[in-house]
Amino acid sequence: MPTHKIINRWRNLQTIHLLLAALIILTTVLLVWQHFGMNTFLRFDPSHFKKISVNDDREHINGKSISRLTTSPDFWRLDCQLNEGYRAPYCSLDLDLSLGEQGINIDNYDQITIRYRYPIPNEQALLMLVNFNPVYSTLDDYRSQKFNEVFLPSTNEWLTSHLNGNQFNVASWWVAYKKILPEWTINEFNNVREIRLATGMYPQQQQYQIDLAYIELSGKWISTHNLQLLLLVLWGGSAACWLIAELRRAMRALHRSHTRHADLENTQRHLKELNQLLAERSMRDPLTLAFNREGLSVILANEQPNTPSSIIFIDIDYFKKINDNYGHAIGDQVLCLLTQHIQQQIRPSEKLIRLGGEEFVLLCQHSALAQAGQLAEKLRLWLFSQSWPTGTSLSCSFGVAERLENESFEAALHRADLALYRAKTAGRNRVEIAEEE
Ligand SMILES: Nc1nc2c(ncn2[C@@H]2O[C@H](COP(=O)(O)OP(=O)(O)OP(=O)(O)O)[C@@H](O)[C@H]2O)c(=O)[nH]1
Repeated sequence: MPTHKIINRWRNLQTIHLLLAALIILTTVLLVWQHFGMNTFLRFDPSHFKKISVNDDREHINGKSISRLTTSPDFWRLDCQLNEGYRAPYCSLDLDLSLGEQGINIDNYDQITIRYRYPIPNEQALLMLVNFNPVYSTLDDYRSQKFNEVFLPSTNEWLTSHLNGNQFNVASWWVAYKKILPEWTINEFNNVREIRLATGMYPQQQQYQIDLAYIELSGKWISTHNLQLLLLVLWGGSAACWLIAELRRAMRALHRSHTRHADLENTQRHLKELNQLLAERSMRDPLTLAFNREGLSVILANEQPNTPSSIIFIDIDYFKKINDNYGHAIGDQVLCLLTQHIQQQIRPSEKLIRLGGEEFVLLCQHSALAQAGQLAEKLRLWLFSQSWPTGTSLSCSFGVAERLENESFEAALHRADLALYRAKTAGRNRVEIAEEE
């Protein structure tokens, strides 16, 4: 594996390790901190809380109980003369937590601590958390709020009691009064507008006293449930980010591999084309671009067997004189022009080959002797009628031979050469047909 890939892989591993280490440290710190710290308190006592009042049943029909509040630096005292009259006589100490409809969300706290004294033997005080919910509560009806209550035992001495939400029940009189659906008869503490400490359920007609030192709500900035959620999101989010990064890396690698593959294919195609071009060039005469002897071998190798074919041997008359009189360069031009003129007159299946010097052979596949002879005559007239760089007309002599059955190309060429020789000796600028030997 190349060094840069090893380094990249090591870097990736390092990133994952760092991420994992950071997550583990963060998780541990948060869990330990949440367990031993992150505490939050809300305390109601005489030195910090002033919105306290006492209440009794005189606001109800026949209510005759009389309550009185005394505030000392260390506690509030409710003195209550409970009198018969209202069907459920009571006195209460009320802590007003409200701001309009808004109260306190006690769900954010884990524990309610109350320090109180209730020196009435065989009696129970009633601690109520009065919750407002616009679904069933209205501001003009105090009893439309939900009363979550718990009974506290009587005590001659100060007693500190720790409570949690599960210990509260919704007051049965409230359920009966509201005639509410069962789903609303469970505890609710998300909007507590008042904490009420009241005389108990079946009070006697006598003097009551309730002392309250404080009520304290305690909990964590982040609850265990919320912390679990937070950690879940943190781990899940990190895993998702890592997966996306890995996916993107894989996509990039795939893209690079595709690009490399396409580049390789391009290079391969280019090389193939170059190869074809070189092969083509090697079959051509560089001056005239007619086929050369190499090209002739390839053409013969690819020839279809048992099909008629003829050879026309073409030789420029008195070419030496052109070179001598007009120079070698003009001679070259004449050779190129001659090739172009012949190419214009032949079919794709007929191949022009320069054997050397001013000697050309036209290989006429699929042509019998008569057709080849006609073609030679046509070419003779055509070339003779063209204009040339010498400013004079140019004549050629032609020897035509048809390849006999099982006759080699060389043998047929030889017969065509003999026919050409006859054309030359007979005065040039003519076509001679080869004789069978
Ligand atoms: N310019 C040029 N001349 C060439 C080339 N190859 C051969 N020759 C010349 O072609 C001439 C051929 O002359 P000869 O074989 O005597 O034939 P000729 O003059 O055409 O006379 P006949 O064939 O008898 O009509 C020679 O002078 C060669 O130098 C070439 O590539 N370019």
